[in-house]
Amino acid sequence: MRAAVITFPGSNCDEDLQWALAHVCGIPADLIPASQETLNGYDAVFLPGGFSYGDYLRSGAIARFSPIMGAIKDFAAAGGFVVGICNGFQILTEAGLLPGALQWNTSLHFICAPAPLTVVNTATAFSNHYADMESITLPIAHGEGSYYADPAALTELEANHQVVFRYQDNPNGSIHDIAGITNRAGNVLGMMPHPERAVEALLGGTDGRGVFYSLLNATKGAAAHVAG
Ligand SMILES: NC(=O)CC[C@H](N)C(=O)O
Repeated sequence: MRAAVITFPGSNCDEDLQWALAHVCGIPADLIPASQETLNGYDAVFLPGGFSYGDYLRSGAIARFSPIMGAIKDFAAAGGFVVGICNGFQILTEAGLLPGALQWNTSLHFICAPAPLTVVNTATAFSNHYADMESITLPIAHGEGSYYADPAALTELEANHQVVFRYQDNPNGSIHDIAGITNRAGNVLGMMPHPERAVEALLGGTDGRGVFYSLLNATKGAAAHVAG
């Protein structure tokens, strides 16, 4: 498996994510600038956290027009695995690759804290390494993290089991305690908590590794790309 991590102007978790993937989980990962228009030879593409384009207008609202987004849409449409973390999740909703939107936290404050979560669907490419209903703790760090979907979209999300992570103690007002979802096809994940910040005991915990190990499981047989 080989991963691409997209660096948008204002990303600040791209190198942490590359470290978590490559040095902790053994998944080779390249940093790709958002100004690039092509994306070849990857099994998974990550949109990292940060403040792309300074969060102007709305988080992710400008980043969705980045040159790389066309290649990411093509990759996702072909079934490639795409993961958006925090600002990456915001970009994926703005780009229409995931349903719903991320609104300001109900407190209107930026929240930086450990968030206890429940893994409510382990039958995904991003969560198969966890146990059913496993309790994990990942850090959150966002101002616009309150997930919203209109009633019809929410009904569809729940009916199709697209919710992967729920907050145990809803910190931001997210509807149905939603912390992470997939698209209908199951190959695109968006999550507000940061798994890449929870991969080493020294930094407070290793619960985040499961997301990356799950993808390793899901891409077994894709080793040809790693060799390249
Ligand atoms: N850590 C992040 O990715 C921050 C996300 C986003 N810019 C917010 O504050 O909502």
